[in-house]
Amino acid sequence: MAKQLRLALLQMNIEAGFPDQNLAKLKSLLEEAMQGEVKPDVVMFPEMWNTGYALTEIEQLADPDGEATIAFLSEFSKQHGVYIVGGSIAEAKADGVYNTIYAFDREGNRIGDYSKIHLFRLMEEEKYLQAGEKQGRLVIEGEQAGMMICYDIRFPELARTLALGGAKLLFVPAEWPNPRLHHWRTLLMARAIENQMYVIACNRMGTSGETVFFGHSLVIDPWGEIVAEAGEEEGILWADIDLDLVSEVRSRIPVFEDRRPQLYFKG
Ligand SMILES: O=C(O)CCC(=O)C(=O)O
Repeated sequence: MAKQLRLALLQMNIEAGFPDQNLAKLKSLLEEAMQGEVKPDVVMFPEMWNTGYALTEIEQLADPDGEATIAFLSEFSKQHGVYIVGGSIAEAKADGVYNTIYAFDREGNRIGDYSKIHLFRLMEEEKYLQAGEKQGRLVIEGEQAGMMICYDIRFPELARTLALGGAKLLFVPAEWPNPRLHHWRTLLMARAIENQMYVIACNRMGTSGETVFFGHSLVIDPWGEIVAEAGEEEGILWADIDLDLVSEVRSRIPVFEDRRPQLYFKG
């Protein structure tokens, strides 16, 4: 039986340092996503949607243990019978602040979480955030999926490891700014083509200080075709995907059977 999923990516502006305002924006987009005749199977949000990159105040602004976010998202997913890949948020733990995604199934159960493992030095993330120490995996409608965050897409080893572990979908929340639209699109495309998997990437839009975020959330299929791409405006990017295409593409060009791992660098 074909496995189709309807995705809704909430490409939103984020006010750095104003979690209540950002939550209100997220709620209104979530409600909008649920209003149509055909409901999404999965919704996702951008990176650090609660606080933005208010890094100098991040300890005070981050959600303690993610409790308030988890309670809200779990309730929403149960109420609407929808999977949520919950962006990422700034999450305050005893040893510091993490950039963390929580994922939920249609019954509101937490089915995965992932804290960004590659911290982005260009924005001094390593000074304010703790790096996660494990890969992000979840199962959606019986199919394996992986999670990475923003800068992580520059590390093809991580996406390949997730694909080797069975992932057919890769979720990527981001706050990826100008002037690197070319890198964003090319890296996402490459991760999809080389791993023959769906790449589902939700970027923010709007500005934060001098930094401009271009949106361009993307859904790319395992053959590298763009299923849907947003512009720079705020709104919901819709996409319908068919998971059977993953095995079809993997048998068309059997990359995973042709690998020679014994010859590769073991870093
Ligand atoms: O790698 C890049 O160019 C952008 C990464 C980034 O903005 C982030 O990880 O927050």
